[in-house]
Amino acid sequence: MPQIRIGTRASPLAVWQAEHVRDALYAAHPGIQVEIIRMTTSGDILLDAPLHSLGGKGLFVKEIEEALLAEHVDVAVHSMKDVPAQQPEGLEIAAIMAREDVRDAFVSNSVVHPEQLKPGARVGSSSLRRRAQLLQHYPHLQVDDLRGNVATRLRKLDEGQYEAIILAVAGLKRLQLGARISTALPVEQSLPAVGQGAVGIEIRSEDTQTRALLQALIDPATQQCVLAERSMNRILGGDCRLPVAALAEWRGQSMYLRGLVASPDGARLLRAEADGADPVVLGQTVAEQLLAQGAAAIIKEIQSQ
Ligand SMILES: NCc1[nH]cc(CCC(=O)O)c1CC(=O)O
Repeated sequence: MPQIRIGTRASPLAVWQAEHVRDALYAAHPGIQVEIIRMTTSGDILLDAPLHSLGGKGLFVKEIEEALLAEHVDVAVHSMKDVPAQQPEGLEIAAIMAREDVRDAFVSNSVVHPEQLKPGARVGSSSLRRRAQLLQHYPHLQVDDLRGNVATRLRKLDEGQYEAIILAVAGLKRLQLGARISTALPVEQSLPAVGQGAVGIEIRSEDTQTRALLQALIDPATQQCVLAERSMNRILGGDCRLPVAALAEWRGQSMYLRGLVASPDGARLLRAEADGADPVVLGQTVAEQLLAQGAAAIIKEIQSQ
């Protein structure tokens, strides 16, 4: 009987994702043995520093990838949003599963919608992408850093440190916290992160046996969309500290990809869109449109900070 060891971060959302993969493996391959190995990463330990000053989200992923390369585990389960554009030598994303709701959630205990917040109200988010888009629509708000796992962020809101916070709808729903969502922000207002809402499974490239077992877990529609978003991101520099957003969706036989690059203060917001059936070409097309509008200068400015 095949046996698979799943490596995951120890946060409740990461463990939910690992169990989701385990359950899908059980369903697809009756009799398979699956073990979940939880790891605490330095990204989880250094929860007080702003994420974008710590080398970004790659931090959460890197140590699990090391365990994968060392063959301590056979697969690593990630939120695709946290996976850098390029995998290390010898590793690859072998499967992307069906996507949850892609939107960002506005969560508040005092108001239902961001437009109801008073000037200067504090909104918590460490994401430059969320900050820039929120400030573009609601320039009267103040966006402050907010770190920690989903439960920690909600606790900081409940303690009154913020009037509202922004989180992913997907994470809240997966943790049965959907009732905390005040408003799911339309993607026209808050275009999601590349890969948001999708769970991805990484393997060693040479591990053909595990790759074959994971075939059954692939959701082809989601996988193509996330590939298109990641193709755009790779050309733009692929650094998760950047305020870059993208969303690909199927419209009939082709995908429709929207992309965005923002300056962190929300003053400049570049947008592009295209449709096509080849995810790599589609990502390139939208990235080139953003570059033609001056995206490189914004990206360079942020990287030099
Ligand atoms: N950066 C943390 C992270 N990584 C993935 C999710 C949510 C679930 C997802 O998008 O798949 C979250 C939390 C959040 O942004 O609220």
